[in-house]
Formats: sequence, C-alpha cells, structure tokens
Amino acid sequence: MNDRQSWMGAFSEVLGKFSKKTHEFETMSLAGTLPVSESWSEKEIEEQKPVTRYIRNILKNYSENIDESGTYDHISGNIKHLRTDFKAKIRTEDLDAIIQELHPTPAVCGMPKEFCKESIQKLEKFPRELYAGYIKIETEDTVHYFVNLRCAKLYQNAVHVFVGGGITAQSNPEKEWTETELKSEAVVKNLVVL
Ligand SMILES: C=C(O[C@H]1C=CC=C(C(=O)O)[C@@H]1O)C(=O)O
Repeated sequence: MNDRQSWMGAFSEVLGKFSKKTHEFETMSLAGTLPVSESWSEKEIEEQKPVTRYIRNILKNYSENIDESGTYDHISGNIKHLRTDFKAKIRTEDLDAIIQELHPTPAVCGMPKEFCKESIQKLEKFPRELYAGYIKIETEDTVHYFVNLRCAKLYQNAVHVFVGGGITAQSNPEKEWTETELKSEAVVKNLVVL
C-alpha cells in the first residue's frame, strides 16, 4: 500500500466482534458455496460442519455459556454460504488468544490446522499476501476482526484478484473453479475502467 499499489476487499466474514461494554464475543462459521438459486447438498453441509466444530471447541475453553445459532443461508451477491453464529461472554484479556486460535479458520486453511498450514506453504504456487489474513478495526466500544477474502491488489494499470475455495474429498475441480469465478464477482463487479 503506497502511491503505486493499493488493496480493496469486498467480503464480510467476521472472525470476531467484541463488545468492550458487555464482553460479548461473536464469531461465525461460514463455508460451503452455491449460486443463490441452487439447493444445498451433502457436500456443502459436510464442508461447513468441521468449521463449526472447530470454533465451538475453541470457544468452550474460554466461556461456559456459548450461544450457537442454527445453520442458515448467508447471501453474498450472486452466491450463498452456510453460516452458524456463535456468541459467548469472554474475558477481555482472552480476546487476542481467541483470535489467534480462530485464525486461520478451516475455511481458509484446512484441518488439521498446523499440517495444512505447512502444506499450503510448501505446495501453494502463489503467495497469498494479504488474502486470507484479517483486518482489525477498533472503536471506543467494539473490536471487529474481518477475514480478508475476495480482495484485490490494485496497481496503476492492472488488478490482481484473490479468491479461493475450501476443498474436500467430494470436491469437483471444475465446480470449484466456477465457484472462484462467482466469488470474484464481489470484487470485479465493483471495478470501473476509466
Ligand atoms: C476461501 C474463500 O471462501 C471461504 C468462505 C466461505 C466459503 C468457502 C467455500 O465454499 O469454499 C470458503 O471456505 C474465498 O472466498 O476466498
């Protein structure tokens, strides 16, 4: 980010939201993707479950009362995801540790986390740079953490778009590719050539 390069993002997966007043912490399990008009299959349902389990297992080390919603559709432009929300009262001093444990979530890294992280570093051909990292925004009352998905690096006369997808044993390569194209619209549709 300088006068020749910049980044933009067009997605709002919340890694964490903390209220300094109530000490309530909120996060979400978000995975599985389909065009809005299609119906969920076992593949997407099974893809989102480990993300939900992962979050639940982390939060239970920090709070006795965890409020977990049912799973519902999160619509994002032309596509939808499966989403489950979590709310828990936590101690302010645990906030950083929780964020470090949640990040990177299975939706962007995979499971088991350390094995997948090392494998991605070894095998992935393109550097992620700021993609799949998180953005922290702190105000007087809240601290918000957003996962930086569906983003772009802007050069003076070019754009580099970053998108990805969760791969499972049931994934079909062509469908995963189409999914990344649909996801990229969140950014591409907002770019205008002057
Ligand atoms: C990795 C991305 O999306 C994640 C979040 C929701 C659904 C996903 C999926 O269905 O693959 C991904 O896990 C991305 O947009 O780059």
